[in-house]
Amino acid sequence: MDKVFIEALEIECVIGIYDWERKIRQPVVLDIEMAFDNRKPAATDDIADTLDYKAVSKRLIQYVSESSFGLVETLAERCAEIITGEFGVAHVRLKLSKPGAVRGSKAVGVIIERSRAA
Ligand SMILES: Nc1nc2c(c(=O)[nH]1)N=C([C@H](O)[C@@H](O)CO)CN2
Repeated sequence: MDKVFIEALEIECVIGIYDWERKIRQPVVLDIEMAFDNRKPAATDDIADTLDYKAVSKRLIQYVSESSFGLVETLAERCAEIITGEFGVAHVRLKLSKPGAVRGSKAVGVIIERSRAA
């Protein structure tokens, strides 16, 4: 299956389980792969036939920047729900990284794969 992807989308939000984390904003980074049949937009050359990565990015920037979850798991799940539920994506792979959260690591986080509810 073809994919539409969004790589290294960095968004600041409140995220974390510790008291000090509730008082600051930290970056999270999203890497997203969305299943989509790209043959139609390739044939029509029409943005209306695409899975518009700019529209998906704008929606996630709005949602994540206003969010304040404790766990990266929760935020990743909500983002996947937006992608499948609001954009009709049949299958999404989403990596949510929290850079700098663990000293000595480049980033930590989660990778999830979700399919649209039938
Ligand atoms: N699996 C997870 N482990 C941890 C999380 C998390 O969201 N998921 N969060 C933290 C802290 O908030 C940490 O990022 C602060 O440095 C610890 N472990």
